[in-house]
Amino acid sequence: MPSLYSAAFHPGSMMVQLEEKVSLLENWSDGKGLIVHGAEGTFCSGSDLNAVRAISNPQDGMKMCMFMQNTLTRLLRLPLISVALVEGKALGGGAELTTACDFRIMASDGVIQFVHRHMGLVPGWGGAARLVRIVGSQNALKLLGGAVKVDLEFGLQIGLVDGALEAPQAQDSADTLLEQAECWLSRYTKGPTPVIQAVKRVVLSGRELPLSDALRTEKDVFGTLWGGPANLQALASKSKHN
Ligand SMILES: CCCC(=O)SCCNC(=O)CCNC(=O)[C@H](O)C(C)(C)COP(=O)(O)OP(=O)(O)OC[C@H]1O[C@@H](n2cnc3c(N)ncnc32)[C@H](O)[C@@H]1OP(=O)(O)O
Repeated sequence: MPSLYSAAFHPGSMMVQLEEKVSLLENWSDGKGLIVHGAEGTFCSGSDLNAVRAISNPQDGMKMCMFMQNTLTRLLRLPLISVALVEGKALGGGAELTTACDFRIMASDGVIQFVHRHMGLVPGWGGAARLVRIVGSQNALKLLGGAVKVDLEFGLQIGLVDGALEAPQAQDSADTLLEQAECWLSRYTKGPTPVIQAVKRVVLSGRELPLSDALRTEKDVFGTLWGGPANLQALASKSKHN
């Protein structure tokens, strides 16, 4: 599974690189899963503050906002089951990035913090809209209004975090955490690619579309699998689900 290097975004470089990775992944027809992780013990500390200072006028701010909304929306809509591996800090735009993945799993030192209020901002990369859908509006209000530090225990409690990673024993902690993340994700990506991609599609449409449209999509996706190779193979074998 490809991973995404991400320590601090630099508008014009890291943001463009992220968009390029998303474009590549949109064309990955055999893909089932994606792990997004950082480097050197940090998930992502948000926008590059030096670059942000240089574009602190409204026009450039809107351009950056729309560019990142578009990129992160496309990331969330990839036909892959994605997980953000949060080791260390995910701050500001980095916190928003975690919400553009289907799941978030966290190491014991992980922190997700929407620090936007401290910066005189609100999320602009779609992070607020996605956060409300993940933890509900009450919790989202608390996390954004209070710029609350979400650690592993609190994250699990409010449903922002889906799984915990064990503290690494070995020297090479990054690999150990990545292996754990692969293992965690593999329980949701086992099986033929068309089936896993179909799972993602029906969940995505259920989350994003009005019910009648989501039902139509579900019917269409069901139709692509019914009588297909995976379905026929399962029917031919005497399956038991215990
Ligand atoms: C619409 C988007 C909204 C946003 O994303 S706004 C940006 C939100 N992020 C921040 O405010 C991050 C502020 N930085 C911090 O809190 C800390 O640097 C951080 C990430 C916890 C790391 O702390 P430490 O481990 O103590 O390390 P440190 O502070 O010495 O940092 C190491 C070097 O990295 C730099 N850095 C970290 N995050 C950055 C960022 N986002 N943009 C630009 N530079 C950043 C930091 O300035 C320091 O550089 P240097 O070694 O002093 O040259």
